[in-house]
Amino acid sequence: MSAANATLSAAQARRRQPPAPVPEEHEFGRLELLLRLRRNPLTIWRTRHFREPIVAGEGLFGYGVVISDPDAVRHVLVENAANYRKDDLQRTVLAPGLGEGLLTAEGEAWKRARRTLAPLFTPRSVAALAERMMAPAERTVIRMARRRSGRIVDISADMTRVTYDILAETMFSNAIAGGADAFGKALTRYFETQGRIDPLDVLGAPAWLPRIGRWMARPAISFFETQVKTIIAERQALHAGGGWKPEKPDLLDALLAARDPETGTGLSEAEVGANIVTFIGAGHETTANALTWSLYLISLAPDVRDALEAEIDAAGQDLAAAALSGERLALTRAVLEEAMRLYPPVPSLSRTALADDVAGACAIPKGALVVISPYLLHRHATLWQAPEQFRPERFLPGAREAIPRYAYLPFGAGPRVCIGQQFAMVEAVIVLATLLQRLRFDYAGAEAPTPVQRITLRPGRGMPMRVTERQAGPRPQPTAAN
Ligand code: HEM
Repeated sequence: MSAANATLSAAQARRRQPPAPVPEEHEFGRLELLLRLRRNPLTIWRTRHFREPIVAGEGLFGYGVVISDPDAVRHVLVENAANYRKDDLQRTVLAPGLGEGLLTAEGEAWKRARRTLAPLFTPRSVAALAERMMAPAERTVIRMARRRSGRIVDISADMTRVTYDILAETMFSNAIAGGADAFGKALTRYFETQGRIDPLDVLGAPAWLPRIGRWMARPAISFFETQVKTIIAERQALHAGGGWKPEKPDLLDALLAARDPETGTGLSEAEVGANIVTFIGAGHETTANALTWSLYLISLAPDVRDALEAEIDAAGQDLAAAALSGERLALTRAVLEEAMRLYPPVPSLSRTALADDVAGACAIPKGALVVISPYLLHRHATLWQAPEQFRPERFLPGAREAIPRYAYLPFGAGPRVCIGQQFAMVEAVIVLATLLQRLRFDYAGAEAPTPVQRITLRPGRGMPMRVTERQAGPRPQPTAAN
């Protein structure tokens, strides 16, 4: 692959410029802003947001500061993180489904949960789970390869399914009471209904006023709660009866055994349940979107695809080991990182200031809404060369080190950085390599896909792709579970 700043031919550059909403120059009125927030929050960013390090002013939520200056980002997320809490809007939208899981907890409860859960996601713990990720990835390839070659399918649905299957396998050894499919469908419904920002929340209306989205999500939420309780009760019964002797413990075993290193106490049953739903909620759409956009971007760049196929063919059969090696699948990893730069699965982080502060010479008054948008940061004119172009070379060893730490934030930063980061990267590399070992993906939509923000950043109308089998390369073998 060419170096990070190599020039592309005009035709290559055009092909490598994937779709994004074109930012407007003019300021929006309140109603227009509200409509844009509801339809697609990515469209609220104007040209100045992509050029200026900090944009502050009165907005729909009161006084707001949008920060895209890496030093000020570090100040808010790391150095003075104690002065910022996740904002109420984020909590109202997420909390009903995710309960007091790690993502939505605050204060002492969050600190205790984070200490207790951290050992589940260390590189060593993730390495122990990597092998379990292989079977669901291989099943996906076989399922896709069995369809008529050249058929057009919405691959975003396949990616959602494989990341869900991997969570079901690593979390519960796939022993889900009532069936993995029903659980997965309820989860998708939850995100579709819950993921839209309700105008009532934006206007600060009291919580007892019914929100249509939340009302529609109720069946999905109560379905989760019952299912999760059943799964935990069944596993506890198996532990108690000595009937559970897996070769390697899964995440549910680890959750049940987890102890706070400071106090020695474990998690309550409600906390175990809330964190199961949190891990699935936080970990499956996000990784699925990273994979979906990666496959789309690869289809725009035949030279990248050739190099990827060569790398994967040379990596050997044990893709889990290759993914963990960090070197053998360096380009595969770089493609995923570049896809998450252009389409960060979590496109916006928001916080409320607890006391007056100053970040990057900008005064942040108590109560201000602080928005740090990975989508803006990752496309900021002052931070990237050709920010709108797909150039995975930026993330290859040798070039990656030059990227300022706080200019690239797909997993956030500071104390609330994604706990599942290593898990997600190992999983995504394994799935992408397993798919490309055997299959080819060509975008088949009449128009370019539209990136839309619904908590996560996904293609608005799915991702239609023509899937064909590659001629060379080793083949995953069907197993009884396929
Ligand atoms: C590509 C995949 C993923 C992306 C892009 C991603 C992104 C993020 C981001 C940006 C945050 C910080 C949010 C904030 O500061 O407001 C976060 C937090 C979190 N993520 Fe992920 N995530 C991914 C996968 C996962 C996976 C696989 C899991 C679990 C299995 C997970 C579990 C969590 C949890 C529990 C938190 C809350 C951490 C805390 O507040 O202490 N994520 N994630």
